[in-house]
Amino acid sequence: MSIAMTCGNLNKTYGRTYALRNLDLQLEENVIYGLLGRNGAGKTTLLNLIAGGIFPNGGTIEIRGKKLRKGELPADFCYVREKNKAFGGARVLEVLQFAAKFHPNWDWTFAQGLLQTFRLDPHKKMRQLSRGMESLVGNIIGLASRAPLTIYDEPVLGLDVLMRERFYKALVEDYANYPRTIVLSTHLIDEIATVAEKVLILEAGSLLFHDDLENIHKAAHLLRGHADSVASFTAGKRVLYTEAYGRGTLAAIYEELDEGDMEQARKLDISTERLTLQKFFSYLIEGGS
Ligand SMILES: Nc1ncnc2c1ncn2[C@@H]1O[C@H](COP(=O)(O)OP(=O)(O)OP(=O)(O)O)[C@@H](O)[C@H]1O
Repeated sequence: MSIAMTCGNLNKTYGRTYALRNLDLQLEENVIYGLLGRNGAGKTTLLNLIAGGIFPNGGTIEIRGKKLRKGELPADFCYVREKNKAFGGARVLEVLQFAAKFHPNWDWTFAQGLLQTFRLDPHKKMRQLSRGMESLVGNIIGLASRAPLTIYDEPVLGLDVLMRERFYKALVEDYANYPRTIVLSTHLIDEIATVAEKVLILEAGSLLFHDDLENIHKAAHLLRGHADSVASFTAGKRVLYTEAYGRGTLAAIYEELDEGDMEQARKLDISTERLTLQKFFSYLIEGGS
């Protein structure tokens, strides 16, 4: 396993607010990550720190084993920001031409194809674009740059469902041909479940959770049953969240259940269902574990 990026004990404060607190994180090469977290969890702060746009109060960032110095930008890296006001007067094509200069792997044929896929007029000025169209220009840059480390902050903000699907399809197809490390920060959690391979969840400036999406599919379960039965079944298992209803208990657990477990659940009259990524996220955050 090769490491694309490491954050060590990263801290960022704004006045008395801790935006990131003692954050340790490793991103592997050639993996698509979904970066999740509630409003204010620290996602944009983390991405801005990696991109060198702001400086940490403490801690280190290494890109492919090389420590970033203060003010140093990561080499061969693409950061697609949530908002980019700087290009208001420029035309879409000019913005792409500008971006192309910074990315050695830039593919113009791919970029032109994406303009058509996303129905963008390359001669329109950035300030004439809708919110969604603005996101799409950023997404073309993220895709066509083919940077070994590509980071998107809310790439589907303002996009209609059709354009979101087109973006995910283009990303997954291109990634299959040109693997790289991609981080997608988003609030559209179930959509990212069809794209990401690993999930990072930030909460209050710390990394609450980091695992393969496949493991989440296997291990995230919701149980419902009599309170005593659920208590007995979940003993020794990782319980994320519990809630009482009447004489019953609902429990969200993070545990692979084998045939023996399923048999025990049936005997105890406990229903089991797998959690969607979004439900898993909600229970994890609500439970605070
Ligand atoms: N420039 C700033 N000045 C002061 N506080 C800030 C600044 N930027 C972020 N913060 C604070 O840092 C914390 C983390 O914010 P951040 O924008 O990183 O969260 P986020 O996870 O990206 O949120 P969202 O999902 O709402 O975009 C919040 O408490 C926020 O209020």
